[in-house]
Amino acid sequence: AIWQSPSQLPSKKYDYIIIGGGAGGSVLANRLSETSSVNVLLIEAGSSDYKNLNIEVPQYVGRLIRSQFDWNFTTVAQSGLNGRSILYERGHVLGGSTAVNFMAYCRGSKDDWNRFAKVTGDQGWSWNSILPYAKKMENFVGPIDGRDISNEVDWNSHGHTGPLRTSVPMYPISTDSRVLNTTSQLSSEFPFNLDYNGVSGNTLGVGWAQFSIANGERQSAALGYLDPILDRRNLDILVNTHVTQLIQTGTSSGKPVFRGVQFSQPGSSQVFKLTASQEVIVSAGAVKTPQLLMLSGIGDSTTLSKFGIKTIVNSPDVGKNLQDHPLVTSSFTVNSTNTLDNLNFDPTFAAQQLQLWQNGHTGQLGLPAANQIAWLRLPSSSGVLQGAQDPSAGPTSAHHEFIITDAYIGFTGQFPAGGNFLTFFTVVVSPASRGSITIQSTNPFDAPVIDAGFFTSEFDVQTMRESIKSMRRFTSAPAWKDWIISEYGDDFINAQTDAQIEAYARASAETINHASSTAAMGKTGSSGSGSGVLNSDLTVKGTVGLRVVDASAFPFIPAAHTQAPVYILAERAADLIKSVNPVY
Ligand SMILES: Cc1cc2nc3c(=O)[nH]c(=O)nc-3n(C[C@H](O)[C@H](O)[C@H](O)COP(=O)(O)OP(=O)(O)OC[C@H]3O[C@@H](n4cnc5c(N)ncnc54)[C@H](O)[C@@H]3O)c2cc1C
Repeated sequence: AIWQSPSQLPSKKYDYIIIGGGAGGSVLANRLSETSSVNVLLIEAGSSDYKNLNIEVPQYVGRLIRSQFDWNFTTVAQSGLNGRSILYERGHVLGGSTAVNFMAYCRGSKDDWNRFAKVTGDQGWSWNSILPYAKKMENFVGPIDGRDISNEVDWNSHGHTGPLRTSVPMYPISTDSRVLNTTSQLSSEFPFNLDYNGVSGNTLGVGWAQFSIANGERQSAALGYLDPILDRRNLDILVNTHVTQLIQTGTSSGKPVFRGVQFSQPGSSQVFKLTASQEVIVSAGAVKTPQLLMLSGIGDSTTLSKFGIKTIVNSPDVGKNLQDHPLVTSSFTVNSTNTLDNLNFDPTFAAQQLQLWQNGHTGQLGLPAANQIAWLRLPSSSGVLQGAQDPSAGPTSAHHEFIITDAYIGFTGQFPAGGNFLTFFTVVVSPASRGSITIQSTNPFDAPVIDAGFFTSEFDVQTMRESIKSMRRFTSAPAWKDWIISEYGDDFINAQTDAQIEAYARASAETINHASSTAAMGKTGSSGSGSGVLNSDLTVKGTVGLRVVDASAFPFIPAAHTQAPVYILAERAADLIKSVNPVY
C-alpha cells in the first residue's frame, strides 16, 4: 500500500528499507517483495501522483520542468559554459526521474557493459551477463497503429513479458522517410541500424528510436514496477517523506553496520527512525545519493570535517566523478505546415489532440520527442582523437548522438511564437569531463552543490563541434532539399568556423539529465582514492548492511540514455541481494 505520512505506517519489522522510488528503487521494491514473507519498505521524497496528466502524456514532458515533480536544482556556474548556471532537473515523485524524463530507451553498448566488468573485475556486469536482465525488465510491444515494424526493430532482441512496456514511436511522421533516405544517400557516415538495442550490442548508426512509451502513454518505473503490486501486503510505500540520514546500528568484524534510517517530512519537526533486519538500499539517484552518504559520515574525511560531520567511513570518491551528457539544440525552418509544432502554436489543434488522447490515447500527444536517433563515432582519423585518450568504452560505443525532432525545441534563447521547424539535439555521449556533487550544509533539505563540469575537457567541446558539423552534413543530403528552408537563429547561423561553433556550444549547451557515477563501483575490497565507493556487488565499501542501487553506481556513464542501464543494474542487484539471503 501507499502511505502519505510516516504516522500511518503499520508497525512491522522490515527486512529491507529502500530509499528513493525511481528507476533503481522501484525495481528493488518489486523484486525483493516477490517473496511474501519478506517485508519491504520504500521511502520516496516526492508524491504518489505518478498518474498526473502531465506525466502520462508524452508530449507534455516540457511541462514537468520546474514543476512539483522536479527537485528544482541548478548547477554552480559552469566554467566550460561561459560561467552559466544551468537547470539540473531530477524527478521528485514516485517513479523518480523516469516520471519526468524524455523516455528514450537504450540499453547501452556491448563495450559500455564490458568496461563495467573490466573495471570492477566482475564478469557479472559484462554484456553477455546483463542481456538476460535487459530482457527481463522489458515488455516490448507493437505500436498503436498496428503497422509492420520488421524494418524498425529486431523483435527477437527484446523481452516481451517484463514489467516495463517499451515500443517504437506510435505513428510514422513526415520526416521519417527523409531520415531513412539520408542513411542510403550518405551511408558511409550515417548507416542504418535496424536496432541500436539489438543483442549484438552495437549501437552505432541511425535507427528507429525506442521509448518507454506504450499505447500512447509514458511508462514510468512507478507505473511498470509498482502500480501492479500495490496490493502486496509485505510492501509498504511511504511518500512525501525525506530520508535525512543513514544511521549506524552497530559494528560487525570491525566495520560499521548501517541498517538504520532517519526520516521526516519537509516542514515538520517530527523525526522518525526505523531499522532494517537485512539491508538498507540507497536509490536516491546520482545527485541525492552522495549527499545522503556524506550527511551520514560516509565520504571524504576532509570535506566532512569542514562541515563538522564525524567521518565513519573515509570514502574519498563519494560525489566525485560526476558524468553527464551535454546537449546543444539547433533548429531549421521547414517547408511544411504539418510538424509537431502545431501542438505548441495552435491552441485549437492542441485541444483537439488532448481530446483524442483522453478518448483513447490516439493523436499526436502520444508521440515521443524523436522518431529516429543516430549514434555516431568520430572517424579514427579525426583530429579530436589525435593525442587525446579516447574516453569511449570501445568501438560499439558512440562519441556523439543526434536526436531528430519534428518541431522547435530550445532550452536557451527565445522560443519562437510560431512556425514549423526541424530540431537536432547533438549530444556528447562519451564525455571526458568530470564534475562533482558535494554538500553546502548539514541540512538534508538544502540542495547539494552540483558541478556538472561540462566542457572542462577540450575533448568534449571539440566532439560537440564535430557533432554539429556532422549534423550539417546530414541535413545537406538530397533527402532534405524540399524540406529544410534554412538554419534558424543568428547564433546557429553565425557559428561557421571551428572557433565559432565551439563558442556557440559553450554559449548554449544544457544537460540531457543523465547524471551518473557519483558513488561508483570499483574492484571489490580495493580502497583509497580512485577505487570507487562500492564493491562490485553494490555494497558500500567499509560498511555492512548498506548498498547503493541507482545511476550513481555506474563506473562510467554509458553512451546511452541512462534509464534502461539503471533498470538493468537494479534487476541484477535484486538477484545479488537475494543470493545472500536464504529466505529467497
Ligand atoms: C528531464 C530528464 C530527462 C531524461 N531523459 C531520459 C531519457 O529520455 N531516456 C533515459 O534513458 N533517461 C533519461 N533521463 C535519465 C533517467 O531518467 C535517469 O538516469 C534514471 O531515472 C535514474 O534512475 P535512479 O534510480 O538513479 O534515480 P531517479 O530515477 O532520479 O530516482 C531517485 C528517486 O529518489 C528520490 N529521493 C532522492 N532523495 C531522497 C531522499 N533523501 N529520501 C527519499 N527519496 C529520495 C527522488 O525523489 C527520486 O524519486 C532523464 C532524466 C531527466 C531528469
